[in-house]
Formats: sequence, structure tokens, C-alpha cells
Amino acid sequence: MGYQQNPESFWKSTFDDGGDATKGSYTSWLAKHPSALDNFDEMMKKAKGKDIVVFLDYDGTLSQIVEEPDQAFMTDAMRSAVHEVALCFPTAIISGRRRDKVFQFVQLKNLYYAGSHGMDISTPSGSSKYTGHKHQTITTDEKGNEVVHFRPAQEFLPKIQEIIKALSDMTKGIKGAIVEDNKFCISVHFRQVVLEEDVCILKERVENMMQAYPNFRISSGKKVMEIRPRIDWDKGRALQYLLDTLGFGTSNNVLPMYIGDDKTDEDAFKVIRRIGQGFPIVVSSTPKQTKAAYSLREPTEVMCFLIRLVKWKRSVSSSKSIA
Ligand SMILES: O=P(O)(O)OC[C@H]1O[C@H](O[C@H]2O[C@H](CO)[C@@H](O)[C@H](O)[C@H]2O)[C@H](O)[C@@H](O)[C@@H]1O
Repeated sequence: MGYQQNPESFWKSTFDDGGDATKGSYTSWLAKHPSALDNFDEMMKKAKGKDIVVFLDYDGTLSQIVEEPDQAFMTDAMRSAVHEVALCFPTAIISGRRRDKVFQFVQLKNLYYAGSHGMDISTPSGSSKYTGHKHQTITTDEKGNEVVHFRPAQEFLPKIQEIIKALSDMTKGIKGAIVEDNKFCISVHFRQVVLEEDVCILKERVENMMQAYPNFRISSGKKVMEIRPRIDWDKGRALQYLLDTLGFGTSNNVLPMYIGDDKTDEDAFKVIRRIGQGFPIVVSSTPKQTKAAYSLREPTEVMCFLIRLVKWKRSVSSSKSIA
């Protein structure tokens, strides 16, 4: 399939799933979103000579989904795979979590981190462009290096703290409910709320309470309600911002790769689709509606894919140096 010659038709045929993917069996869904492992060689033929930039989601992609949000650790093997990938390609993690929390989990310095669904991005000034954008600021880190921050929801911080306080008070009586402070957004978790009735009460209370905050919106994730400022910013915009600031904004040769498992990752898949070149890869072992072109079943498959990517890159580089 020559998507480089005809991006429109490639993306149409690759992504349009008629909206009925959730109804079909896994096998028929897989035919529309083939395994990135099984199709690795074919994908890499398209990637040869391109500037690959890797984007990764965290929860459900680099770590397994677990009951307790604070316990979503990644394995050392996964950490090592991500580290190796980042030695080969510019690599960023774009997560719904607060940025410092993702860094605590990942602990790798050779990556770019975007937290709060992309509303908190920091990049070393040496590798990124400071454009004087109104949401950009520069600080100096402990080693004296300049860091460029992009925080489009900064003005919402006081309101977010007010909402967190109100949500924490309101959910106290609901066993298992957790309110997570993600800095520029908030997660209200109900994975550990056992009674279905309590889940309904929780959702209703949160929805009612948030009516008093029209500048915020609620979206849903995996057994979680996500509350965030109503601004035109999401993981897709964060991906584009990172491509721009890392110097790939006007490149016809860039090939972004995004691996993610949740609804908020769809915004990034859409941006890759719009760019017309790249690999949007969904992590799912069940059929779901998605704009992704490829799929991986679970984090262990993500790790295998990342390891293969590193091997591929090294083999391409060594054959170039021999020639
Ligand atoms: O964008 P992500 O990095 O995928 O973050 C999305 C949310 O992930 C976390 O919640 C999810 O994972 C938890 C740990 O496995 C699980 O307990 C929870 O049910 C899931 O929804 C995180 O806690 C949220 O703040 C993120 O927004």
C-alpha cells in the first residue's frame, strides 16, 4: 500500500472502520488493526530513511492496569526497552498523569515528558525551540541547564485545587473512590468501588458538582472520570507541539509513532492520521473503536515491539556504516 504517494486514500482505507468495530469479534477487528508485531517488517519498509519519533502513553501501555493508581510500576525490562528506544530515536511519554509522577515511575532522563494529558510539557532548551509563545516559560534546572515549559492551563491551577478539595470531601463516604491530583487535571477513580450503586452515585455527584464549573469538562477513561479545563489542548496537540519544538514541524520526512491504550490517545492517533505518515498503534486485547492503524495486545507486546525497533535501527545503522 503506497501511502507515501497517496496519503488520503491510505488513511481512509486504514482507519475507517465503519463505527462497528466494538461489535465484531477480535479476529475481524484484528484484520482492520493488524498486529504491529506480525506486521513489523512491512512497517519498517515504510519507515526506512524516515526520521522516526516515538510517542508513548504510560498507563496500560508501559505499565499494566492495576487496582491502585499509585502502584502502576513499570518493569525493569520495560524501562530498559524504553531507554534503548530513546537512544535510537527522539522519544516522549504523553500521559494523563502529572508529569513529575510519570517521571517517578519511568526514571529515565533521555526522554521528553508531557503530563496532564499534554498540558504540562518540558523540554531541554538545547533540543527545542523557544518561540516566545504565551504559554511557554524558561527555567534553569539544578545543573544550570535551561528548560522550556509549555503549560496552556496554568491559569486554571487555583480552580483545580478548589475542585480537588470539593471532590475529596464529596467522595469521602464512597468506599473505594479515589481522587488523584494530576496537576492540570483531576482523575476520579472508581475501579475499587465495589457496589455498582455506589459507582452511579459517584458519577452523578461528580457530574452535578461540576455543573458549577463550566470552564471544565469531564471525559471518561478506564474506570475513571477525567476532569480537565475546557481548553483546545489534548494529547494530539501535545504530539504536534513536540514535533514542532523538536524541529520536525515542517519536515516531510518525519514518521511519528504513537502507542497508547485509552480514549485520550485517540486525539494523537488523529493527528498522525492528519499528518498522513506514521504509525498510530492501539494497545488492546478486545475490539474497540479506534483511529489506530495497528494494534498490540498488552504492555508485554509493547515491550517486544520496542525491542524489535531498537534491533531494526541498529541493523540499519550498521549496514549503512559498512556500505
Ligand atoms: O494517559 P495515561 O498515562 O494512560 O493515564 C491515564 C490514567 O491512567 C491512570 O489510571 C488508569 O491506570 C490505573 C493504574 O493501572 C488504574 O487503576 C485506573 O483504573 C486507570 O484508569 C492514572 O491513575 C490516571 O490519573 C490517568 O489519567
